[in-house]
Parts: sequence; C-alpha cells; structure tokens
Amino acid sequence: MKYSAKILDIADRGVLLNASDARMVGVLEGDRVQIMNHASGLSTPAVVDITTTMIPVGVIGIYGLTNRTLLLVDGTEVEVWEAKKPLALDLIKKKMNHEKLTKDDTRQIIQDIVNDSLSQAELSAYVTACYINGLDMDEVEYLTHAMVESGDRLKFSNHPIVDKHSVGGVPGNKISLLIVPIIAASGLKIPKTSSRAITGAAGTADLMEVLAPVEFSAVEVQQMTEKVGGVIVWGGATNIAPADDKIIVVEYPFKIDARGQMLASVMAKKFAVGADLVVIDIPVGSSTKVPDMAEGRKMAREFIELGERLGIRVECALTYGDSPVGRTIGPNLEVREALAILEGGDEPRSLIQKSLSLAGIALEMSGKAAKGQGYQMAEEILRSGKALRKLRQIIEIQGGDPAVTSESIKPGEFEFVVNAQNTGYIIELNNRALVSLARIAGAPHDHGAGLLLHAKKGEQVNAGDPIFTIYADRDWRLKMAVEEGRRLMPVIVEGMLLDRIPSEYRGQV
Ligand SMILES: O=P(O)(O)OC[C@H]1O[C@H](OP(=O)(O)O)[C@H](O)[C@@H]1O
Ligand SMILES: O=c1cc[nH]c(=O)[nH]1
Repeated sequence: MKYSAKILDIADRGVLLNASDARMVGVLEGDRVQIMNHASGLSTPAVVDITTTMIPVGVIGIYGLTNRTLLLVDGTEVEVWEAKKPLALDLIKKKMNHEKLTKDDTRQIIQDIVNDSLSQAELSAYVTACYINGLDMDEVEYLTHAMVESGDRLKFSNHPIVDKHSVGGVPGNKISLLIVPIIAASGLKIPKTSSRAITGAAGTADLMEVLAPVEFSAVEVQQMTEKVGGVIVWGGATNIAPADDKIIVVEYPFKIDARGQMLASVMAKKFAVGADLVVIDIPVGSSTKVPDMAEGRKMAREFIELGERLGIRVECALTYGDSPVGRTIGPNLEVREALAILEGGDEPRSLIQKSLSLAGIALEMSGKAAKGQGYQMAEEILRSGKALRKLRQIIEIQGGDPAVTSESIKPGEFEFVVNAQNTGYIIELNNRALVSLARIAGAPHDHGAGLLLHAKKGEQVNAGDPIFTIYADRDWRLKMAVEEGRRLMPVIVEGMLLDRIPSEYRGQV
C-alpha cells in the first residue's frame, strides 16, 4: 500500500499509522512494517505505533532515527507492507532457555540489532538473557566476530597499533585522557574509541566531548590517527562494531554490564581498529564490576584467551577500584583534573600512578621501552610536556580548541557542600552510591554536574570539614541530588550515626 511520509521530530525508531490504515495493512501496535522508498531504493523495517488522531488516513509518520535510514522528506511516497518477524526472536528465546548460541545464531542476532529490526523490548530481552544465563568463550568469540563483521574496520599500513581499554565500574576513571596522549607522543599509533557511560557517571567519550567533537566516521578516525598518532572518539558514531552502542543503551539505565557482552564489546572495538597490542584495565573493588582479585584474574584470563583467538596480544592490569580514581566524578570536573596533571600538576598521585603504570605496560609491550622501564618512559613523556602537546594536537584535529586549559573548564554553577557530622576517618566511599548521586545531579549529559571529593578513603576529617561537593548545571537537579545524598550516604565517616530506628519500628530487619 502507498502512503505519504510525514517526518516526525521524535528521536526514536518506529512509525506512526492511523488506526484504519493499520487495519488495512494488517498490523497491530508493536508489529513491524517494511517501508520502501522506491525513488531512492532505501528500505527498512520499523515497529508500528497507532493513533486515531495524530496522523490522517493515507499518511505514515516516520520517527527521526528510522528516517536516518530512509532519508525521506515530507510528502515522499513510500510503500508499506507487513514485515516478517525478525529471525533473531527465536534465537533470543534459545538463550532464554539456557541453550548455547551458534556462530550463525549470533550473526543473525547482531544483524537484526544493527538493522534496527528489534524493538527496544526485544533487544532488552537479549541483553537480559545473556546477563542472566551468560555466554561461554565460544559464544563470546562468535559475538566479537559478528560485531566486527557488521561494521567498518581500520586498516593501517604501519604496525604495531596499540590500544587500551577499561572495563569500567570505578568512578572518576579519566585515565584515557592521560594514557592516549602519552602513547601517541611516544610515536606509537592509538586509535582510541570509547563508549559513553555504561554503569558510571561519565564514560571516556563523555569526557572527551568536553574538549572536542567525538563523532567521526571510521575513515576519519584512521586519517586523524595517521596524522597525529591518536584520537579519542565515541565508538557509537563510527560504525565500528555498530551493535555495541545499541546494546550499551539498554544496559545504561540498569547500570549493568553483561560479562560476555562486555568482553565482546571491548575486544570487537580493538579488533576492528586493527590493534595488535592491548592493555586492559580491570578495576577491582567491592562496589565495582569485579568484586575481588580472584574474579579479576579470571576476567584477565578471559580477555587474554579471547585476544589469542583474535590474534591480539593482551595484557591486563588489575587496578584498585574500591573507591573513585582521583577526586572528581563527572565530565567537566574529571577533564579539569586530568588536564591539570598534563599541565604539570602532581596531584592526585593515585591517578598519575595508575595512568603511568598502564601507559608503561603498553610502551613495554610495543618494545618502545625496555622491560621494567615503561613507567619511567611514560613519566618522562608526561613531565616533559610532550603529552600535553599531543593532547592539544588531538583536540585540534577533532575540532576542539587546542588552547584550552584546566582553569577554563568550570564545574556546574549550582553547588552544595556536604560536611562531616563528626570527627573520624573516611571508611567508605561507595562507588555505586557516588555514581547514582552524580547521575541525579545531571552527569553525564550536563557536563558541569558531578562530585568533588575533598577527602578520600582513610583520610581523617574533623566535624564540620567538607567531605564532598555536589555540582549541577540546574538548581532542581542539585536539590534532588542533595535529598538523594541523605538517603544514599555515599561517604561514611567512622563513628557516624547511620540511621535511627525508633522503638515502635515494625519494619523488616
Ligand atoms: O561507565 P562504566 O561502566 O564505568 O565504564 C565505561 C567506560 O569504560 C571504558 O573506558 P575507556 O574507553 O577504556 O577509557 C568505556 O569506553 C567507557 O568509557
Ligand atoms: O567498552 C566497554 C567497556 C565496558 N563495558 C562494555 O560493555 N564496553
């Protein structure tokens, strides 16, 4: 049947049909139609919403993200018919029933994800089934290959290509902003693609966006890396492993990171950019993705094994993750902290040490530094100002202002200081609670939102001393964060009254 397209400014996938047209096509709410633009030859399936008033008979409303595939303008004639159910649905059910997915099953699922053939509910079912039932190493390998094959790949003529990736889970982990320019300044190539926040309050792509645009095609990533040695871009915009970001969008609200998908997500990005040598940061701590060292070693073995299957040499660094890295959480605050180090600052030591350790491992793996000399070489590159100059080149080539300084990056204009109620030592900084608080304050979308920690774990505070400041770009978000902070209690000072249970309390204990 033929319809006239009306482009709807809705940042979602799908189409809107008048109820009587839906009956004519033979679809119900949530079913799929295939839309064909005969003039351009472009076609896509889309999930149907139904209205009785918003779209007249003979017109089909096309949502913004679906129109990215169809490239229609208002009034274009399109053909619409009931689409077949995506093949992935039966395969997702297989995973729900604890069965192993084959290479072909996985390829089909990824193809349907990349083609936007699955609704958000169906995609969530896939992520949930994998999260609960897990993937074995064969399934992880199939997933990695399927993710790579469905997107673009970089092909550098000079090797080695070095890369680093963190599994995340620890807030304030701004180390890529230091490591990438150190590696690139050493003369190696590091085409770094990053995700936005998954379980955290600011992913590396969110951080870099404070300094420069992060959305580039794979070709542009390759060209920029050839020119200046490195980039820091958002993987979701590159069409490198394009299923990755669609899966992450589903994980973000739940703050989950399904293990098998995480391994594939990280290594697919490394494989697709042609990396030969990869350092993986595995933060270990009670409120991270990896609760203890034994689990960290297990994950490290999985990364190394997956690397072997892909022909990539992987080394893993188990890092301290019991509390945030450095003193800041949230885009502007984290970027300011990282830039201050590149400008010559020597605080916070823990952030500097972590960044130099990982950069040092990469330098040793590549042979740039002799065994045991990587840390020193990374430190020399940092202290000489070469890393800062390199970051400025990266910022410039990505279209940002290379003259940016740490001082010019400001936290949100609304702030609230949380003071210690009693004297004692900080005995807990709860990562998950700190992330929740930073997200409620607006991070990562509001770049000024976040937290500044005045005291870290083990430090002593006196009653009345500031322990952390909440920043927000909007006052109502600050109010919400302050209220939530009272409930979440992300920072515990030894001796603090945690709660008061009245004698008439009858709740669950
Ligand atoms: O939000 P959570 O789950 O903490 O971590 C996700 C972050 O970890 C990785 O960092 P990088 O790209 O290696 O710097 C991802 O790319 C992403 O930015
Ligand atoms: O890039 C990343 C990092 C952590 N977890 C993922 O799923 N992807």
